[in-house]
Amino acid sequence: MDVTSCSSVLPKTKLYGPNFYNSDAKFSLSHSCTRFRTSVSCHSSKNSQHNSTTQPLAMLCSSSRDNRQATFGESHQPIDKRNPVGKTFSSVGVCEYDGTLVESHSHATEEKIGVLLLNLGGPETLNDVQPFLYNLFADPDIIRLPSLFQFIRRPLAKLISVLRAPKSKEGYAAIGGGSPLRKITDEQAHALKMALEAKNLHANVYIGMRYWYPFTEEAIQQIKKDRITRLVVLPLYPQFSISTTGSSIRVLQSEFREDAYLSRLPVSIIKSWYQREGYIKSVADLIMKELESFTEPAEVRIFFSAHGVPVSYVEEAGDPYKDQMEECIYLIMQELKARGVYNEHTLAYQSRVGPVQWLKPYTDEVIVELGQKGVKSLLAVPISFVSEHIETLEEIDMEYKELALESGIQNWGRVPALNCTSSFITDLAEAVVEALPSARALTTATSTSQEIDHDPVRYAIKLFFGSILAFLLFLSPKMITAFRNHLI
Ligand SMILES: C=CC1=C(C)c2cc3[nH]c(cc4nc(cc5[nH]c(cc1n2)c(C)c5CCC(=O)O)C(CCC(=O)O)=C4C)c(C)c3C=C
Ligand SMILES: [Fe+2]
Repeated sequence: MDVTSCSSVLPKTKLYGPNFYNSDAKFSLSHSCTRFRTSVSCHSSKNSQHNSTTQPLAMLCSSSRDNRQATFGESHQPIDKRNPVGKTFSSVGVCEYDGTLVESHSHATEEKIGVLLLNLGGPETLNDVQPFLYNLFADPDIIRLPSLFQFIRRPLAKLISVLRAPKSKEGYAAIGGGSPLRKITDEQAHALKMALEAKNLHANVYIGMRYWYPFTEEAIQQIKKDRITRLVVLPLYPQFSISTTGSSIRVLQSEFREDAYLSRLPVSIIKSWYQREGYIKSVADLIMKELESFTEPAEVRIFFSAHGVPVSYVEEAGDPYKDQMEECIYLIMQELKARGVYNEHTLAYQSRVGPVQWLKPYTDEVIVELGQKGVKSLLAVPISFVSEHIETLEEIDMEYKELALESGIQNWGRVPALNCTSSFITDLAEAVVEALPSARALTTATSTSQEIDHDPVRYAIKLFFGSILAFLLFLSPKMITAFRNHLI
């Protein structure tokens, strides 16, 4: 079995440097395809710009298992009781893939393909909201604390989740008492499995959620139990962000590096896929359809609203999210122009949380400005996520719509999320087929700045100064006001 030498090992102090995100770890498809004896053709896109960015699992880890308040069972208890079927969409045990064989050392092994869909997860009931928020805020990729402050991560997550829960619960109550994310992701997984079968690729499709059931760790245990021999990891986020795909990959890495079987499993990660032709065309189709519902379609401002991230992610940590978002919007607008649609457009960022600066312009502020400028028709396009969720159903459909109407905008529309749109699912299936040949096994892990300090003196010094700083932070009037203003 191949072991990929990984060039993506990160510097200890800067976990997310631009080198990691910009490193082009694509493998030559033609080379990789020769490793298969298979009738599945390896598609390379006509236009390389439209390929997904794939990469074998890179090596940076910090254990995220402990960061969790809600238990998801012992590591060898793969199926969540609430989901007896689990998150595997499998109709066949062994993946035939049209007689595919892959050479493993000196003997040939039957290939068993797995596709792991990564997603955020959402609370299914109002009682789930606070523990879900705890999991989210305990994630080192969501709240990035200096190493000195790591020990306050869990109490801080507890505090923020308790303070935030009432506001979040109101939102979830307004959309029916829970997130639709699990149901939609289940449907997408099923549709993807069918689309792969239509391409004669029989694969088990797994769902791994980052902050709620079915957790990524459970999916990984199921993959291991099923003895998958080749895995494609497909995050359901078109654009890469440290806070989404990056965070889920971190979980994968920490699970994989500790396990002999998993660390040898050939894996291909599709890090981002916002530039795929099939995706761009599917979004353009939905926009065109929605424009037709306005009386004067050409006068409508197309308003892309992306989920924000703190500015520091982009400017300090090298998150490519903003660049990818802008390129994505550019490609969609080019596609619309090619179809004779020349509407004005705007990109803004929504859903900011907490006292720090987030990517600008902010959606709510831009809506007010556009109203003041005399824009009368607005079509909102949620762009960072491919399923309906709280931020489309509550924030956009309720809060922003109300704000727009108050601001003088008379005609409001919203493009639905892609969900199971067939052209989109077919494109995801193509992305999986393209990624398969570049699967590579994990190499050994390196330590990171997040790892436990084994030197007791250094640890004691850090603890001492960290406690003083944490104490000052909690008592600072600025911090208290910030919590009150932004979380509750
Ligand atoms: C690409 C999409 C997303 C990015 C980037 C992202 C970053 C990010 N989010 C928070 C805080 C919260 N996110 C919440 C819900 C939520 N976030 C996304 C997507 C992205 N987040 C989705 C799809 C959802 C909804 C899930 C659902 O239940 O439907 C929440 C909880 C809801 C709320 O209280 O508003 C929080 C909190 C941060 C801090 C962050 C980047 C650092
Ligand atoms: Fe979010």
